[in-house]
Amino acid sequence: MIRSASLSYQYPNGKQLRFPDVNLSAAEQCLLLGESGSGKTTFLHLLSGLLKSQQGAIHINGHEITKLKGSALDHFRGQHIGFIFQRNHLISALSVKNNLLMSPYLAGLPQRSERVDEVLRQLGIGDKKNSRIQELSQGQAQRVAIARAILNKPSIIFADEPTSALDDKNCELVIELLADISSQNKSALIIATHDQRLKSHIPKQITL
Ligand SMILES: Nc1ncnc2c1ncn2[C@@H]1O[C@H](COP(=O)(O)OP(=O)(O)OP(=O)(O)O)[C@@H](O)[C@H]1O
Repeated sequence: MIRSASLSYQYPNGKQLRFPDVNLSAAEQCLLLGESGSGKTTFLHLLSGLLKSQQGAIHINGHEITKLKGSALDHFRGQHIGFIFQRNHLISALSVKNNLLMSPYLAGLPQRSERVDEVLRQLGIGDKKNSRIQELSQGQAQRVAIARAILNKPSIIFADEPTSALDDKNCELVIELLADISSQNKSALIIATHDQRLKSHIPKQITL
């Protein structure tokens, strides 16, 4: 499913960040832990192809993604990878539905309205389909960001601090949703976090 080896990265004027090797099979879930500044976001961005690796290899479903470029990489990411960002990057003036339809459009994939309905229902926000993002609560907006990430049933989901801004009730809901979706869709799941509340939910942990 996902396998990385000997990854490292250096920002201009930064120190060399070295990352442990990752090896996850379908539906396997793990937390990525580490102090602020240890490189959790950088690691997720490398593993998902958002950041070009300078050293090492990443295989996802047998494809060496460090060798993919441009539109081929965008297309691969659209099909195989779901990413939930630390800030949700939703377009506040657009409806929930149009936010969701944007990601397959940008990846050059078909836009399927029925799939949007299905995912929103699965996440318990079917009634918010035509609401604008600015009309949602923080917990609802986070569920839209999750919906966007899982729309194409990706083989791997990355989530960067998905619960840090949520209260205990929404935190519980979001982590259970992510774990359920990962089991149901057989998606591997990697969550970068320093949220101690998640530790009891996902036993496999990698610390930077
Ligand atoms: N665009 C950038 N340019 C230069 N340095 C950067 C950039 N992004 C991150 N860094 C540096 O790289 C290191 C790792 O940052 P990263 O955001 O990956 O850590 P993190 O563990 O996710 O932190 P946090 O928990 O605070 O979000 C930090 O020292 C940070 O200052």
